[in-house]
Amino acid sequence: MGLVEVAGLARRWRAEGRDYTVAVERLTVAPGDCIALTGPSGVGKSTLIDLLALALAPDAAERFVLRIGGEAIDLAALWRRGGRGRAALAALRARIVGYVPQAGGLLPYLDVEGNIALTQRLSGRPDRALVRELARRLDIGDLLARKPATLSVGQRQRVAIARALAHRPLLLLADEPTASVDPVRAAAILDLLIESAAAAGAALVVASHDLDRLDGRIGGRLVPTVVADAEGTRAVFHPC
Ligand SMILES: Nc1ncnc2c1ncn2[C@@H]1O[C@H](COP(=O)(O)OP(=O)(O)OP(=O)(O)O)[C@@H](O)[C@H]1O
Repeated sequence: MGLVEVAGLARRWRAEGRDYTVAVERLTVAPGDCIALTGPSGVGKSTLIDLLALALAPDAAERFVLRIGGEAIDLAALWRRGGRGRAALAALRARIVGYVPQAGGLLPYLDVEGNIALTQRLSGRPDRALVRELARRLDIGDLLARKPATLSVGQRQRVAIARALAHRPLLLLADEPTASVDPVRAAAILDLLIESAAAAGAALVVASHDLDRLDGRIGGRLVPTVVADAEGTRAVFHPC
């Protein structure tokens, strides 16, 4: 049984009079899974990660279910419900999802420690020792009092990774988490993501161009098939 079960999930973008649709026909993400999302730039990896992160409303969702604590939560119905549904989705996102966005997304007015602890605050699970442990493992332990503006892009990305792990999420989503770091750090970051997800029994979905580094350490891959016609372009992700 899956943590997240998806069928017919799609998001449509419209630009310059043409539709671009990102879709998944069928996907089950089970606890402990480690899935790589691959494909060329612009194909739809971030869109799919945002859909799974409950951060982006789908245009279609035949089935979009989250199973936690013996309960099946109908995410598609929550998206359809409007304001109250969105509030419930935000609460679920805070509790369940750890998200490493492509651009870091740190809050500029919080120091590194405050940024890492943010997911713990939002989910009501403070754990200062874990904040410090993650910072140590990501080699940002001496930056805890600094503001994001004073950090390098790679350092910011490591803070974003610590923040995504700090509340022990069940679903860990990472969008190009190694894009701004050197090869040694890239390997360490992927190790940390994979180990942390495994230790927590969480599922990990990671979008990456860095397949060489991921190969052998992932349980499955999602790749897109792209079809274009007069109406627009459709990128459908499927397991391979
Ligand atoms: N807000 C938006 N408005 C219009 N089109 C968008 C929007 N966001 C994304 N798109 C389009 O959707 C497609 C998928 O974008 P997405 O960012 O998901 O791709 P990606 O695979 O993550 O790319 P990259 O690897 O470069 O980050 C792109 O063609 C993009 O132009």
